[in-house]
Amino acid sequence: MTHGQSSSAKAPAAVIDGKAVAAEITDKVAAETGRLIAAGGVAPGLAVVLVGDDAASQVYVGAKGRKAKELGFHSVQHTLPLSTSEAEVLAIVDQLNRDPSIHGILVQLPLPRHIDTSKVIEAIDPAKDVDGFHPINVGRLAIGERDRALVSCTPAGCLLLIQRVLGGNLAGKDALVIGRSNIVGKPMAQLLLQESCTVTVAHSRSRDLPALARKADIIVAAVGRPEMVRGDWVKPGAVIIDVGMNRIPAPERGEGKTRLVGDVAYAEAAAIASAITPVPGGVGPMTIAMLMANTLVAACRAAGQPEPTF
Ligand SMILES: Nc1nc(=O)c2c([nH]1)NC[C@@H]1CN(c3ccc(C(=O)N[C@@H](CCC(=O)O)C(=O)O)cc3)C=[N+]21
Repeated sequence: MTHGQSSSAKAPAAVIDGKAVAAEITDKVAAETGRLIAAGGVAPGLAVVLVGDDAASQVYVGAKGRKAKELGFHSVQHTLPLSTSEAEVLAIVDQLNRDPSIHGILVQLPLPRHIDTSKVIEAIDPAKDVDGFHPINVGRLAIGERDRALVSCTPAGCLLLIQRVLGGNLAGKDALVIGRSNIVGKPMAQLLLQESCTVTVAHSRSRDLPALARKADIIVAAVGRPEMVRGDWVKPGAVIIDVGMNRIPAPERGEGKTRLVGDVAYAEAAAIASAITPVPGGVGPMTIAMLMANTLVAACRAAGQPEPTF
């Protein structure tokens, strides 16, 4: 940023290229995978379990499997019909827990209603829980033992993007996390707290969200409400991470067409922020990259080999 500018026109925000950062991460994962194998370890193994035939889930699961193969991982996929019982899913998890060629197990969420999600997550060996959803991993993150945990991929990816922009020094920054999910909001808050940010977690019952946002140096929006964060909520120079992935009707593209938007009104916010993630091409690709990183880390730990940091 240039200081002492007399013009009132502000430079538009830098676009944070999540796709490019994700590619750097996966390059490192590929290189470190080569080192692990050369050191006598086995290739990292990732198992993805998908129950039901949700089209969007099939696309994501396919993308994860392709990326894993690209990196030289051992990659397996269990695609089960919607009618699969909870006991059958638990039996597959148990089998994967015992399989020494598998280091990471991802059970795609949401699961069908007749299956108890907590029960399935808690059945996964915490050392193979590359989603970081098991209470053991959640607890390790919460007590500041990130180095022994596996951390939820989306917030871990968001933190890397924030560190890129702010040069790693987050101490004392006011961070606002909008959304309190177990998958994004809560672990995001823990990660930012560990970086010594002053963290506020806002949710549907928060009062005066715009006022909370206007104080924030960092905003992570993860609520699933299309374009909820407006330009006039943004403090000049803030860093904005948009986790939202909302499909909305786009009649301008033709009858029945849709487009993907985030939780942030992008054009408005980009005029005020210093840096912002686009949707798509921001957080989404980082989630998949961090899944690969977690699988490699799990494989290194299983082999008693030093693990890379990301
Ligand atoms: N156990 C579990 N773990 C997950 O990590 C998990 C899950 N279940 N269930 C579903 C969600 C969704 N998810 C995405 C990952 C990457 C993109 C992604 O790469 N999106 C691209 C493309 C989006 C598009 O064009 O459709 C982007 O944002 O640029 C999106 C969504 C992981 N999830």
